[in-house]
Amino acid sequence: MPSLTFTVVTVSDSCSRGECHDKSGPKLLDLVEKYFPNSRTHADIVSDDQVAIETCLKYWSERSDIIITTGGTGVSPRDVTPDATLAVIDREVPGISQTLLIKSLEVTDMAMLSRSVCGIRGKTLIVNFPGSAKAACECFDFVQTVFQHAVDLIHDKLGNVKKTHASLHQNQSVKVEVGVPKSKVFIPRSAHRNRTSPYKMIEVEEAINLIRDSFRLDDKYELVDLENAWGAILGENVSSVDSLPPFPASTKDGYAVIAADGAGVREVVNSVAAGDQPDVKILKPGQIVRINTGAPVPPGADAVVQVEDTKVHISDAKGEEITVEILKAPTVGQDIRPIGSDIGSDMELLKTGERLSSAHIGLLAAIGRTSVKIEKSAKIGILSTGNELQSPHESIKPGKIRDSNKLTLINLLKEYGYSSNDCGISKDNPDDVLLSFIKAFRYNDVVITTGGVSMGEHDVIKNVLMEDFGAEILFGRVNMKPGKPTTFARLEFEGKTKFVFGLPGNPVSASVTCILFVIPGLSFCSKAFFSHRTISVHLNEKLSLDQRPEYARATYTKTDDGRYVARTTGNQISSKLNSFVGANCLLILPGQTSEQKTLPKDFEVEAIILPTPNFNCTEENEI
Ligand SMILES: Nc1nc2c(c(=O)[nH]1)N[C@H]1C(S)=C(S)[C@@H](COP(=O)(O)OP(=O)(O)OC[C@H]3O[C@@H](n4cnc5c(N)ncnc54)[C@H](O)[C@@H]3O)O[C@H]1N2
Ligand code: MOO
Ligand SMILES: [Mg+2]
Repeated sequence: MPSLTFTVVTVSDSCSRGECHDKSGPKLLDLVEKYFPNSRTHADIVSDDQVAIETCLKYWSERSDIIITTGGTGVSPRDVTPDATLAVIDREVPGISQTLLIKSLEVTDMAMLSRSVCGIRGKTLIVNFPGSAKAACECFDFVQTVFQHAVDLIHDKLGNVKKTHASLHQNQSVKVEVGVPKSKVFIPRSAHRNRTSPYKMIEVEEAINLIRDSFRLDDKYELVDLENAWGAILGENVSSVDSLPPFPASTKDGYAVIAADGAGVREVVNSVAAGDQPDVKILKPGQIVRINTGAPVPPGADAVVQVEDTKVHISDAKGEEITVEILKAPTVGQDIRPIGSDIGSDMELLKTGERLSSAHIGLLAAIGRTSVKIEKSAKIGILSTGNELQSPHESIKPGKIRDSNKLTLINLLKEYGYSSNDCGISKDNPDDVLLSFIKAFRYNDVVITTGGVSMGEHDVIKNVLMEDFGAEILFGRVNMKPGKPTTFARLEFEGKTKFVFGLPGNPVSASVTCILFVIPGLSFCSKAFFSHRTISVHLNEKLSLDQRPEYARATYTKTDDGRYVARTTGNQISSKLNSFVGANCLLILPGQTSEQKTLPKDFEVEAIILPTPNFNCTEENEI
């Protein structure tokens, strides 16, 4: 493929002022590199100012085949990218902007508020994408298939144009090859579908062991800026290079003196503040220098006397000190931090495997590090699946429900210290699930889906994973309530290993299985293994046992005699999300046997402690 020159222009007041990091520009450049590996790229950032944008577009159109702008396409007063684009283009290409609108409307109704324009200036195609990184990347996916052909046409490259036309005539699926992928999954007629699950039912412990044995990230370490290192596991031993303080520094506001001079009246010969260059003049007996905390102690001085232990003796007409009386005889070294007293040079400071706290990061900053090697944390994507799902902010249509799982899981992961990416909502059909997975795998190592893993003819997650991605389903059914159809799969995507936790759609099942499998699972690729804290609790009520081992939402309290007593939050049906509200533990109840169908009041069971917003994994959760 001939090489194209792309310029990605981020339009944002705050990014252009350097007040925030540009997220969409770099992501778009990644996509350009991925889809057009031979291309040349430029990037620019410009404020939301129409004249500035026009100037920028004119400049880059002399140097690019395609300019992608991101940001400023909306309807707020500062959104002027489309206006600037219209002002500089010779001809509009409405098909591209209309495609962006139609496809984006499938993702969100908010797309109606985008005023994106596409057009040609000279020999350059200019396309406006929205400012959000997610939306901009989606837009890139929607229209990137026509970029090469558009440039060929604009440049009148007849040979290439003919080739594309010929392949379009010969093979109607050319769009499929480079654009929307088609799933291989075949959905059998209703009479021919599975009536028993083909997946072996395994126990929870076995499932956790399978995750532990297989969950590995391809890249073990990554280099991150200090700003983004908090909470990560250090992947290197860190030693200092220089000393801190790099000069003998005063720990008091007062006077640098010669200790041997003792108490008495002294001449103030200089003044030195924090940040001043260390003095070169050597202090002579009888002289002192006014000094501030943190300032370099001048050569010759070997003590600092705090201002409280001094008195002005003579001052000049302007009120400046000429001589000062030292009231207390100082001792050598008094109130001076010697060179390297905080951090010596070549000192071993931090060891690989330590979790980076604010103090670690401060230390790294103090020794001049701007980035640090950390254990790579998995990039986690969350994908909801279901024809019935709408985003919570959309007005609800008949037959639909709001997608509560995505926000629950994103925040549940946060409670355990993990951030995650929203991969949207997929419809329950193989093509849509396939496309959603492709997009999710591009940016994530682990994709957590909810829904579509049970026995319904629209439950296609496992089949898409196996047939379209060649995934190995490590397990597809677990003997537990809730969470029976929980699925865990491993696959290769574009040369990288990806993992999928296919959680059941029922909201409680999704949360319980996330807690039980995903949270420990994520820690298995790190030095910081995590296992849930459990306590023994006494039941406050008689409980009926389910056929399957059950994880029941409950609230435990500590009694005056130091025992923990727990009561379930009521109806435990796996759709009832509010059975989680107020729960602070999950009771681990055994499956029923012919001998034991209930547990009596006061019976002692183990309970997993749940996170609370102020969750501290190591502290006891007392209420
Ligand atoms: N014939 C059988 N049917 C079912 C079985 C079974 O063994 N045989 N298992 C049941 C169990 S147990 C569970 S759990 C569910 C799991 O089903 P899926 O994972 O396939 O999930 P869906 O069918 O897509 O949805 C189930 C339920 O959850 C609601 N849902 C889905 N996603 C969301 C979301 N993002 N936010 C809120 N609610 C969501 C969905 O509307 C359904 O009501 O299967 C049983 N069936
Ligand atoms: O296993 Mo399902 O999660 O009971 O409802
Ligand atoms: Mg289902």
